[in-house]
Amino acid sequence: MIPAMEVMSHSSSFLLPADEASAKRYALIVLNQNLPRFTPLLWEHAKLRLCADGGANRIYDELPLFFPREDALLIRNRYKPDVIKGDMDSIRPDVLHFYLSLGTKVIDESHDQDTTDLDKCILFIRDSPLNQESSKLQILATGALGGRFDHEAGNLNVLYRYPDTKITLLSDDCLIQLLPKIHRHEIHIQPSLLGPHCGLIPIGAPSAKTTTTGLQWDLTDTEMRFGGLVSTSNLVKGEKITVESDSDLLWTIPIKKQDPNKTLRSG
Ligand SMILES: Nc1ncnc2c1ncn2[C@@H]1O[C@H](COP(=O)(O)OP(=O)(O)OP(=O)(O)O)[C@@H](O)[C@H]1O
Ligand SMILES: Cc1ncc(C[n+]2csc(CCO)c2C)c(N)n1
Repeated sequence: MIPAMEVMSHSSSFLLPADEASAKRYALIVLNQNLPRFTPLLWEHAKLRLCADGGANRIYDELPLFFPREDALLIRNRYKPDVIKGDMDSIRPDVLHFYLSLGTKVIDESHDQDTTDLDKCILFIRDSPLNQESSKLQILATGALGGRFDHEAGNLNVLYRYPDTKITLLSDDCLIQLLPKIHRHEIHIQPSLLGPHCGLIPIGAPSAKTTTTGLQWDLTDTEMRFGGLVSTSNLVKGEKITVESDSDLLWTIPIKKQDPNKTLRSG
């Protein structure tokens, strides 16, 4: 008998205030781009907080700006990364010394010029004792999109390098996740936070057959490939979407800007 394909469930409860989110087991990686407006919320509930090389400059420079009435030094002391890892060509010396003095673990891998700082941080999380087989950490990476296209492509590539790890790439505007072909996928949408537009994109390889439910333009055993059809500017119809495909696909959906006090506040 052919075993039934396991369902993989996706939710964005990490964008909800603490009291509304159920399971929040994730590690946060801050990349070297502008911090999204919901960074303090993600930081406060992360089990592990990493900065990829120059990402540490962003925490140092930009986190105090979220709290204009508070003393910048107090904020920097409160938002201390657990780990700074990378090839260390972008972190400023003053920032490095500041976090070393607070006790942050700094891992200099300048000898490795073949993998990105994001790769290096993902390997740290995978090997961490906090990441247990019975209860794996999801990974959220801020600042992964918008900006230099070579970096964006490198960031997308890590989704394909570690398909067994749930990784969400985030910017201020949207999120991207990989939907591995070995699973059927159930994506749960909080309409107040996400949508309504969305995309299903066969970046790594063409798909001969993809089937979805819950979208305005559902696919039924439909072929998708670059040079042919890729599903962009689709629309989510309800709160649950299902996807099944013979290829790994990227799922992307915008993060809504309105109602910031109600939805994307720390809590
Ligand atoms: N403009 C960008 N767009 C998307 N991701 C970025 C961008 N800049 C940096 N990143 C991400 O942040 C990580 C750390 O950035 P950092 O600037 O320290 O990298 P870097 O290795 O010094 O880059 P490079 O030497 O190519 O300028 C990168 O590995 C990448 O994942
Ligand atoms: C074919 C090839 N292209 C580019 C690089 C350069 N590179 C890739 S990742 C990285 C580290 C960035 O922190 C650097 C410098 C390489 N090694 N091999």
